[in-house]
Amino acid sequence: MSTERLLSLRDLSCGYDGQRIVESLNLHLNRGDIGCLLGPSGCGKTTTLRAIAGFEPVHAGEIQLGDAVLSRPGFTLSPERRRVGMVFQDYALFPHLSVEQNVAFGIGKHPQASRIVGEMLELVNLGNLGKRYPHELSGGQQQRVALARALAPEPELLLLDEPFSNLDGDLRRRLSHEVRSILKSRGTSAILVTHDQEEAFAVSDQIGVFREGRLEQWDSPFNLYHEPLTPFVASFIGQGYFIRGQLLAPETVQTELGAIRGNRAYLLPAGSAVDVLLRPDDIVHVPDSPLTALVVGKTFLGASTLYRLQLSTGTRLEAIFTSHADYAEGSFIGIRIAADHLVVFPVEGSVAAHEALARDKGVRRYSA
Ligand SMILES: Nc1ncnc2c1ncn2[C@@H]1O[C@H](COP(=O)(O)OP(=O)(O)OP(=O)(O)O)[C@@H](O)[C@H]1O
Repeated sequence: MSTERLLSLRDLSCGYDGQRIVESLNLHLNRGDIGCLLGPSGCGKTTTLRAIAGFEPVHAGEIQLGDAVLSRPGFTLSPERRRVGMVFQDYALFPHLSVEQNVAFGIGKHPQASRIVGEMLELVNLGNLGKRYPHELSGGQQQRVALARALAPEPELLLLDEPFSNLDGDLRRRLSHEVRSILKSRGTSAILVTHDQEEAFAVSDQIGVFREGRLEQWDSPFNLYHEPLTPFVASFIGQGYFIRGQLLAPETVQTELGAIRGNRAYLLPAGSAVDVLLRPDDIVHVPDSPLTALVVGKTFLGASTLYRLQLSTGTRLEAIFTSHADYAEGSFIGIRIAADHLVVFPVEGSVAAHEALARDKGVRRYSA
């Protein structure tokens, strides 16, 4: 994995007509990595992408690609001189040009243009469709053409703005995996914008979670899930519930489920009231456990089942168990807590993690 820095956003603020949408944004992407801007609708993801592409000037801070500053207040290098490619949600193909001509669009004067077009079409698995026109292709095929067109000039950085959102479930999943392997096979660095975290996890090495124009955390998918830095990130990524606890020691919390010991130390004073994040996979089914919970709802997911559980105190939890064991609503099941990645925050309230998000429109939950 390269550690050479490619893209740097430093103290970036950007928006429209003097109105700041994104404030004090700092992030760095290494060469060859795929980054993702993730967050609820309207939080400023596309605005950031448009600033990186050079479509919008910046209000403060700077954007640097390799050694070159692309944007700073009063200076915006034009989009066509940035060596940045773009793939849009609606494909944006030229309807009057064939597939080959679309792909050749950005490299028309290149002496090897026809060889490159052939290679690009092979790369995206459209080797035999070069003579067709966009209206003769499916949505997935059109997006492959758009990807081939964007990759043909060998951009330093590819920007993908909700590229799969016009496609439906299965195709969307397959194409997102395929795009990751295409980008990785070429070592192309990219920034993806999405509000779908399943897609973000499938494609990205690093994900930035945005909230109201500010970046809350820029981290690997694993760390965002297991080590969220803020209650918002904990709530937005994955599923879970916060339950109230009291810190006994830096890595141990007393809760109504007993003492939970994790592998992470918290430097709050002993005795502090904390909210403990419990993910569905932190709860293990143990048939003879003295700790039991009432099944109040369940969703069959195929290989697993998501159970909504209620403790005797009324506290609600969610748990994922393999679907081999099947428990009816109204039955009691034995559980144990196995939260190695103990995540706690100073108390704000004992609420379902997703309820904290109810005011944020456009939130997509992982299994929703
Ligand atoms: N051209 C524009 N002029 C003025 N305001 C705009 C413009 N485009 C977007 N905005 C505003 O900027 C804010 C952020 O929009 P942006 O498109 O960056 O959000 P987003 O995170 O990409 O959301 P979504 O997931 O819905 O696409 C919103 O409040 C939006 O109304």
